[in-house]
Order: sequence, then structure tokens, then C-alpha cells
Amino acid sequence: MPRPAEEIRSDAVPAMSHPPDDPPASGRTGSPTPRTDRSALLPALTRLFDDGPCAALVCGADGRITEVSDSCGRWLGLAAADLLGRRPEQVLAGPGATIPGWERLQDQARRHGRAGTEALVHGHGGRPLWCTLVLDALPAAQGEPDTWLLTLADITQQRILTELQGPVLGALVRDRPLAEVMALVCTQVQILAPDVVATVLGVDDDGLIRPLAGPSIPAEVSCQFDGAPIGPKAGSCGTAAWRGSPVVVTDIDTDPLWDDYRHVVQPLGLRACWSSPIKNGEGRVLATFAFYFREPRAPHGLHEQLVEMSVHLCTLALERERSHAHIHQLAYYDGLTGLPNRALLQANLARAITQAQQDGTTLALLFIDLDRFKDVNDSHGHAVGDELLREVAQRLAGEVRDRSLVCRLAGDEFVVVLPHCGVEQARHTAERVQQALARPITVGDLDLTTGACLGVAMYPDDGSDLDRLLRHADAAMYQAKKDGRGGLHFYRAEMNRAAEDRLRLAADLRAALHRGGLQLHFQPQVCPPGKTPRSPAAGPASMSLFGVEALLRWRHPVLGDVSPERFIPVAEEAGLMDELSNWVLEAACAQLAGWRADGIDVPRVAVNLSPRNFQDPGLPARVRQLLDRHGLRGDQLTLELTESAWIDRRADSLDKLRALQALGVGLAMDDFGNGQSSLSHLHRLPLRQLKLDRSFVHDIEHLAVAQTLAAAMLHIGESLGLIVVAEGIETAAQAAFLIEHGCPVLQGDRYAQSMAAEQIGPWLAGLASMAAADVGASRSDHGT
Ligand SMILES: Nc1nc2c(ncn2[C@@H]2O[C@H](COP(=O)(O)OP(=O)(O)OP(=O)(O)O)[C@@H](O)[C@H]2O)c(=O)[nH]1
Repeated sequence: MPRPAEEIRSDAVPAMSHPPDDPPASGRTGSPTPRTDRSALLPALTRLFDDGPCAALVCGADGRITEVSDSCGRWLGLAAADLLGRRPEQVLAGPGATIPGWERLQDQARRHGRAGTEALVHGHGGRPLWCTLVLDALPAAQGEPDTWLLTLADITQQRILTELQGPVLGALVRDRPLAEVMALVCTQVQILAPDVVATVLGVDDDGLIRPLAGPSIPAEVSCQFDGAPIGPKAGSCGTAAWRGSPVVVTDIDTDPLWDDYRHVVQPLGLRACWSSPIKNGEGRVLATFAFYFREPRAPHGLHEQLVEMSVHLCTLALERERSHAHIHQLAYYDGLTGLPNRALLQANLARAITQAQQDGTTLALLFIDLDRFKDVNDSHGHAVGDELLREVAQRLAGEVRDRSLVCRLAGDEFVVVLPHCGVEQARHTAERVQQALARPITVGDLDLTTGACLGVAMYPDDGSDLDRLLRHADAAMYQAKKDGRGGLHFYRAEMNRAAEDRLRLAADLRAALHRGGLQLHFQPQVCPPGKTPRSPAAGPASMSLFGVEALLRWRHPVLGDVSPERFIPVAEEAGLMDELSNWVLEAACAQLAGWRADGIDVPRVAVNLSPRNFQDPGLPARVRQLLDRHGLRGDQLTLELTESAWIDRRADSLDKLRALQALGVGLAMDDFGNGQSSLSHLHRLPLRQLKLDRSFVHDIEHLAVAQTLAAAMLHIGESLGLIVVAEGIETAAQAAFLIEHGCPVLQGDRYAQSMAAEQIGPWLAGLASMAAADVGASRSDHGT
């Protein structure tokens, strides 16, 4: 706000010189100067102002101007002829007006000798600028002042900083809402330029106008611009946004740019409009900043300064809004699918629950987990998996009503919240979702089929907050998974117990891993007499040990032995697989080194790894360090992988396998023959062993087709130079068939059950006597 007229310090403007022996008049801060000297000095005084953005005017006792500094012409555009003989408060106030507070200023100067204020003055052609005004009253020998000295200095820039930039930056720093900041820009601008009406109109991504601020424009007028398209003839603002450059319309009544909008602003008495585009860093127009005038006219210098600053401030505010929106997007939406994430689910579900409470309605939470999604990643790579997840997100969003919330929780898990929904409706929606996800999804030239299991929890019966509802829907989904792919389950209380059991088991497993509660057992793999894996015709006469497979055992302090079939899924669910596999690798290598140090000749140890271990890029380096640490050669370690890990087509997983092969490590395909691997790929893989799936071995005795397949697989292995290991051999007949068909390595309870490390030495000592029985069985079964 303008500062009111006040007494100011006498050193604020150049002092007037006067003879040293003139005594100051009592009660005055100014110095009385003899009239004769004064008239000679006044022109010299006004010349002092000639160089800066300031001016001096001298008036006589009647208040009319008698002397002016030359700077009035240069700075205010007012020549001496415009000023002399006129009153400053009129000539500087613009047409038909007077400087506000002039009488008060004069009165103060009369009483105190000097007074000052800040005011908007107008130079040539009504050009506005903010000035400090200092009025000195130079008294006559007695009585009223007979000379007035008015000095002016330009403070426009300073006022723009204090009245506009300062408050708006303050609002930005205090994180005030965009609409409030924009309104503040307009209000402050209107204080600095009382003859204008300021507005800010946003431009949305579709090129439509969205009013942001216009505190002096009635809401019912602003809303008439809402949704109007920008264009080449769309008023000053719509056209400025369209052109990307300022548009000055000096007369709205006649300018064709306003043909479609004139009727909106004319009733407000707005006659001219200057609009400037506000652009972001990339040059896109985000909004327009406009000045309206109440008479046909063009903008002046003060307006230009104000617009320059306002556009700058509005750009900052809009960019801040954009960063806020970006941060909000990152914080509350999933980057891959664009769906809300868990944080937004939390906020929205809380709102939905409050609403349901108030309305006395129920709501359903569906927990969705895709089936075999890991296989998609493993077989076709993460990029294909990502694309599938995006398509799933779209299908889910397409299956639910507007008020429902679809969110991606993590990985291949999604949640749908259905407000105002009963059990039957939830079942209906869940089935529709399942059908939608069961339809093939095309990614590039691949047709993928996934499907999903669903668990449903209902508010309020199954829980009254997100945590509980999610946990219960998850438990129901887990139950659905157990029943097979594509299952659907509603939550029941006993599921909670099962989920709690799993959580407890995971915690116990973690403790066992860290406190030495796990053990390795070893199952021998043997070569029949007369054979070695590589040279079937030239082996030792007795049965020999090919190696041992390390098998993880967990004896739970309360539950006793827990089978791997039970605890491996728990470890996978709890994210413990990496740690567990590292522990097994370390323990197996340490044990092999221990046997060899004790003179027990175990040629190699095999360790099972999960496909996710192969996602770890550091695996080859870790295996090399492990071998070095235990002084083992690469060929003394075999890593067994299920078929799904082998058919992962990502280039980097093949690279990892080749790096392991380069270390000499043997790589085995576990469960070979269960149907997933393409035979045409086998010869391209860095494989050393095939492990014949135990289901074939089991059926050899009574199914001719199993015999044919087992024989074919042994033949394939032999032709590709791979060592085939048959596992799960339990009977002499199975052993005999395999031996006869040239199987080089045998594993199963028929030869040895898995045993503790210290039992391997004694068992090895009795190996030779076992051999004859099997060879004999093979001969007698086949009548030789
Ligand atoms: N492509 C891709 N994969 C992901 C992403 N986030 C997690 N995953 C993978 O998603 C898989 C989810 O694992 P599971 O749900 O256990 O796998 P699944 O094969 O669906 O198992 P079931 O549910 O038992 O059928 C893991 O392999 C993760 O590595 C992602 O953003 N993109």
C-alpha cells in the first residue's frame, strides 16, 4: 500500500544550500532562506536532479509551478511548458484526478517543514509510475510558506518487488494452493496499477481454457470462459494462447478477435485487453495473464513491468504445481501400469469405509494374483511380463464400475475395492474379472494365457481396516491358489489361522537360517559297474560313486522334520530364497572340501538352485569365490535347475549360465521330460547333465509308454553328449531297465537314501557289494 504522508528525515533528499549565518526558524526543520538568495538558488537546485530518475519542481506561495528540473522532460516526459503555472497535484495525477493525500502532505509540510509520501503519478500521456514525493515548505520571513519544493524519485521497481514479488514468493514458499497464489498475483497487481483488472486463465492439455484467477471478475462471468477452446480468434487470451505470443487489443468493442466474447466482458465495462502467454520450460502455453482496462487504450511502461513480473511468478506457480503433480503421481501411482498404488489404496479405502459406515452398506475387497506369471518372465523376459501387467491393469479397470478402485499392490498382485457391494455382487464381479484375465493376451507376436486366483474379503464382516481386509483377502487368495489355478475363495476365519501358521513358519525358518537350525543331507549318485558317465564301455568293474546331491533338511524344535515341499514355498513367499540357496551352496562346498580332506573320495556335489537365484547378476562371481575359498575345482560342483529356468530366453540368463560353465561348473536340467523344454533347444544350452524326471522312472515297471520315453530320453542324452542321471530309483526292475538302456548315473533309495554327511564314508565302503545285485537283476529280468 502507498505510504501515507508523513514527516520524513531531512537527509532523504538533497538539502538546499543557504548562507551559513542565516539562523534556522524556530519550530521548523527546513532552513529559512532570504527571498533574494532563494530565487537565485532555485534553478541551480533543480539542476541537481537532472541526471537521475528523479525530478524537482518549485512552486510559489499559490502552489503553482515556477521552476522545474530538466529531468522532468527526460524522465516524466513533461516539458517545462506542460508544467509551469500549473499545480503539481493535478498535472502529475493524470487526467481529471488529483494525487491522493496531497492536502495532507501539504499540511504536514507546512507544520513540520518537510513531509513525504509514496504515490502513483502520471507522466506524459498518462504514463503511470510509482514515486516517492517529498514536499519542502520554505517559509517566508513571517507567516505562510512562500515557496514549495517538491522532489520526486522513481520507486516503481522497488514497489513491484515489495508488493508483488515478495508476497507471491512467500505464498509459494508457504505452499499455498495454486488458485490462491494466482488470485494473489492479480490482487497485488491491481494495487500497483489501480486502473487494471487482472486475470489468469489456464489452458488444459486439450487446448481448452480453465479460469484460474480473476478476483475482480464475477464468478458467473469467469465461468463463461470455462471450456472455451483457444484459437486464432478467441478474444485476447484464447488468441494469445493459440499464437504463443502476447495479444494487445486496444478496443474490445471493435476488434474482430473479440467477436465471440465481447458480450461477456462489455457488461463489466472492460474496453481493452492485453494478454500474455505463460509457458513452461518446453515452450507449451500453460495459461495466459491478462490486463483489462476500462477505456480503449494500450498498455504503458508500468503495465509492461507488472506483466513481465506477473508472467514470471505465474510460471513459477504453474511449474511448482506440475512438480507437485509429478511427485503426487510418483507417490500414489504405479509407474508401470498407471494404477493407484498401495498408498492411494490406503487413503481411498479409508474414505470408502467411512462412507460405508455412514450409509450402513458393505464393501468388497478382491485380491488378485496372476497364475504362473513368473513363467512369463522366465520364458519371455521382463519386458514381455511388463506388457502383460499393463494389459491386465486395463482389463481390470474395464471390468469395474466408476466408483470402484483398482490398484496394483506389487508384482503380479492387484486389488479391486467395490463400494456398496454385497457378497453375490462381489462373486459376480470376481468371476467376470477372472474371465477377462483368462482370455489370451497378445504381446508382440506372442499369445499369452495367464488367468488369476482371487480372494475376497467383505467389510465389515471380515475386517474394518485396510490391513485386516487385505490380510484376509490375501489369505482367501492363498487358499484359492492351493486349490489350483483360476481359483476363487471368499475369506473364512480358519484361513486366518493357516496364514498365521505360514507367517510363523517363515519367522522360524529365518531364525533357523541364522542360528544353525538347518542341515544338509546327501543322496549318492552312482555309476553301474563297467561304466563311467562319459565312457559306458570302460568303467571300473564295481559300482562307483559319481557324486552326491545335497538336500536341505529342517528339524523344527516343535514341529519336528519339516519337508522342503512345505518350507520352500514359505521361503519363496517370505523372500528368503536367495539367502537359503547361498547357505546351501556354502555348506555343500564346505562339506565336499571336508570329505576330501578326510580322504573320502566324493567326486562332486550337486546343489539345487531356484530360477530366482539366476536373476542375481552376481551369481557366477559368487560361485567362483566359493570354489576358491574351499579349494575346489569347478567340475566338483553341479548346479541343478528346473526346466523353467533353462527356458528363460533372456540373453543375460544364458550369459550367466555360460559364465558358470566357463568356471567348469556342471549344469544340470532337473526334472527333464516333464514337458516344458523344447528338444530343439537342448543342444544350444551349456548343459552337462539331464536329470530324468522321477515320474518316468516310477512308471517304467508297468507302463510301456514310460519305458519307450525313458529309453528315448536316454538316447537323446547320449547323442548330445550329456550325462543322464535317473533319480527316484526304488526297485531292482527300474534299475535293471535303466542300466540296460545305458543310463550312466543312478540315484534313488534303491542305492542309498539321503544321509547325514558323516554316514557317506561308511556307505561308500560298502558300495562295491551293491553293484552285483543290480547287474544280476538286470540280467535275470531279461532272461540272459
Ligand atoms: N515383468 C515384471 N515382473 C515382475 C514385476 N514385479 C514383480 N515381478 C515378478 O513377478 C513374479 C511374481 O511371483 P509369483 O506371483 O510368485 O509368480 P507366479 O508364477 O504368478 O506364481 P503363482 O502365483 O503361484 O502362479 C516374480 O517372478 C517377480 O520377479 C514387474 O514389475 N515386472
